[in-house]
This record gives sequence, structure tokens and C-alpha cells, in this order.
Amino acid sequence: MSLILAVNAGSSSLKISLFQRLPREPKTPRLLLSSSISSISSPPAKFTFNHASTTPCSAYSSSEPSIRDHESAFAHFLSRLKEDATIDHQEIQHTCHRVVHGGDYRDPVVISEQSYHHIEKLRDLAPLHNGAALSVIKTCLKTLPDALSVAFFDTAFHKNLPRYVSTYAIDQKIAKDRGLRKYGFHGLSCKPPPLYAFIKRVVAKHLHKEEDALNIIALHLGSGASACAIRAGQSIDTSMGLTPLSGLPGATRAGDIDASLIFHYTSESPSQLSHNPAIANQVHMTKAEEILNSQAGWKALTGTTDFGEITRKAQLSAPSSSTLDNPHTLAFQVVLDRVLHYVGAYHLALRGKVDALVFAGGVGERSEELRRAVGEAVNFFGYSAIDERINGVVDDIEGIVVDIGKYDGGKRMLVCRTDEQMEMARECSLAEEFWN
Ligand SMILES: Nc1ncnc2c1ncn2[C@@H]1O[C@H](COP(=O)(O)OP(=O)(O)O)[C@@H](O)[C@H]1O
Ligand SMILES: CC(=O)OP(=O)(O)O
Ligand SMILES: [Mg+2]
Repeated sequence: MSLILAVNAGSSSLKISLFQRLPREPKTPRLLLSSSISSISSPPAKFTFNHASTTPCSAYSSSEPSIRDHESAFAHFLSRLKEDATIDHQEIQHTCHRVVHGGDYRDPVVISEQSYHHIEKLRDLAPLHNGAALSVIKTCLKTLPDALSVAFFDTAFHKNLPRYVSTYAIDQKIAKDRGLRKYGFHGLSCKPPPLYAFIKRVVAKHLHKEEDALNIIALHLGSGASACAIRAGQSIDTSMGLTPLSGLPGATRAGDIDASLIFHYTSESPSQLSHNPAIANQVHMTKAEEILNSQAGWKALTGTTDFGEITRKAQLSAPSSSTLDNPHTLAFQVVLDRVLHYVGAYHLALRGKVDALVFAGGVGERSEELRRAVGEAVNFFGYSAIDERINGVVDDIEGIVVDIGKYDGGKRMLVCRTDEQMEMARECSLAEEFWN
């Protein structure tokens, strides 16, 4: 058997799927098993293991207080793989790794000393991600030495962003020398046609459109949240930037702020820092990153990373100054406000020609409340009203893409169950050069 292990190191989770490559159908690798470890950043982590290939499919989940990070999460998975699944590790020929920041890499790369160091150098530009992915890659190199490790990059889908979109209004020499530009993330992409590659491919199929004719606004809302405007199948703007910090707030990320805020947040005022630039460079940059990446977001507003808990505790009627005193209501409205900001901007970027608004990611796929609120707000753009009989039971509906709008001729509202592991496995399976 030719097996492909696909590993997706998200900021709060590790999702792993094992596929079998079928040489006659390389486009559709067969899912054998999948596993996920969620809440890694707010323990105890939750572990699930699903044998897709047994009938009936068998699954279990457990709470795992010993999992502290992505490395221990992956080690736990490997031990379960050995004990619970009769898989011979030797049969794993390829491991695919989602690496969030690829810098200038435009295509997937085989892990070598050189590519490993390239990814390591970008660690600071994806502080919640690249280091985590590297810890898993390192374990794979050690425990599966005969398998080829291939890295797939979130940034690749956005490689053709218009220059005026990717350019920050700063000194262009410094920007060029240091690679300071908008990269964009969540775009797990491979060779053309390049996710947002996964979303694009399955939504085009669902809407019976060619991928290169597809215009959508995709909202990938999870612990890390971003929006993307896709015109004719290409990313033309996205809300994350140089790092996955900017744009929408996430579970522990601030999203867009006034860049000066951080100096006022910390105890040293800007005037004190200017007397001692060394402190500004060495201490406060890292402190600022830590605050904005790990001590912010809806967790900072409410104390929980779980957006489901936020919607359960929020008052979801029209906000008023008294309901906004409830921190859960406030957090919900902050997220909604920022999402609508980008949805509005991207309608303009697409000149109103939008086939569908697509919700994906842990929050996008599970929060009927957020979808309802977004749906009500965008209705005047010509979207179909949300069909509440479907919006409330999306989890129970099979299929990768679910229509949540009424069929009344308006623009479509869709939920797409993203599967970054499948996207990597598919591209790996299709790439002849990885198999010869
Ligand atoms: N029932 C739910 N309703 C709303 N949000 C949820 C629900 N269950 C999980 N989530 C959110 O999904 C997020 C995880 O999203 P996911 O995309 O899987 O993670 P990652 O960003 O690590 O890849 C968690 O931060 C949690 O807030
Ligand atoms: C890029 C990013 O933020 O990814 P995730 O949502 O998986 O943390
Ligand atoms: Mg993710």
C-alpha cells in the first residue's frame, strides 16, 4: 500500500489524516483514518481518533492532560496509531505538512536541510505556527526516516496578490530588503490550480462553475480567522498580512489594531522607549508579539477560547449599551463587526460580482449564530435569506458544501467543511515527481 500521512498544525489544533494513494485514481486518495487534537493552547487537549475504513466506522475521543504542545500531540497520535490501527509505519511513503509561512516559496517543497532552515528562519513571522510544524516535521524525519516529508504553504495561494494590495506604505527599500509585505495565509495551495484552494475547488464543483470563473468571499474562521476575496479563482485580497496576526481577531490574536496601541498597552510609553532603542528592539518586540498573538482575541475579552461558549453566554438580540456590558456579547459583536468590515470591502474589490459567501473553519462551520448575524447584515447585497431549518443542523447534513440560503435566486450562502489534509494529500498524490 502507498500511504500518505497529512498533518495540519493549526494554532490551537493538530489534525492528521492517513490516506491510501490509488495509482489509478490519484485525484481521490482514500481516507483510512483521521485524528484531531484540539484545545492544545487551552488544556486539557481533546483527542479524537476515527477509523474511516472500518465498517461501521469506529471512533473514540478522550481528554489528554499530558498533551502540552504540537510535538506531544503528534507523539500521542503516533502511539495510538501503533496500538489502535494495524498500520505498518513502513507503508507511509509520504508525510505532508501544512506550514503556514513559506515566505517566497511558491510551491510545495521536499524537506531538506535547506528548506528546513528556510522554514525555521520564518518562525518569527508565524510565531504560533512554523515552530509547531517544524517540531512535527522533526519527529517524522526521526520516526519515519524512509518517508519523504513535503511542506505545503498557506502563503502560496496568495502569491499573485496585486502589488498595491501586498504593499505596506512604508520605506520600500527596507520593505524589500526584509520581505515586509502582505503574504496572506489559510491558502493551503499547491501547484496550479491552486485554498483557500480546497474551498475554491469544492465550491466551484458545488456551483457547477469552472474554478477559474469563480468569484467568492471566503471566511475561514477558526482559532485563526481570515477573509479572502477570490476573483476568477485567484486570491485578490486577504485579511492576514505579513504574519497571521492582522485582520480578524482570533481565539488569542488581536487582529487589526492601531500599531501604536502596543506601546501604550505596555508599561513603557513611546517617549521612554525612544531614549533607549535597544529595549524597543530587543525586549518589547517579542513582548508585543506575545501579547498580540497569545494574550488577546476573544479569550482576552471573555476568558475562553471556545467561541461556542461565547455564543451560548452572549445576548444575541440587537446590541445595546447594557447588553454590551456582558463580555460574551461584546466579544461576539466585535468579531461580527470585523467580519462585516471585510465582507463589505471585498464586495467592492469584486465590484459586487460575488457567486457566494462561504463560511469555513471551526467557527464558520459550527457557529449558526455568527452565520445568522452575518446573513442578516449582508442581505441587502442581494443574498438569499438564511434558511434556518438548515442553518441550525449543518452538522447533521452530509457533504462537503452545504447551502444555508433559501433558493430564491439571490447570491448563495454556503458552509464548506475545509479539509486541508485532503488538499495536501491530493496534491501529493497527483505530483508524479514525488512518486518516481
Ligand atoms: N460549537 C462551536 N461553535 C462555535 N465555535 C466553535 C464550536 N466548536 C469549536 N469552535 C471554535 O473553533 C475553533 C477551532 O477552529 P479550527 O479551525 O478547528 O482551529 P485551528 O484554527 O487551530 O485550525 C476554536 O477556537 C473554537 O472557538
Ligand atoms: C494561519 C492561521 O491562523 O491558521 P490557524 O487558523 O490554523 O491557526
Ligand atoms: Mg486551521
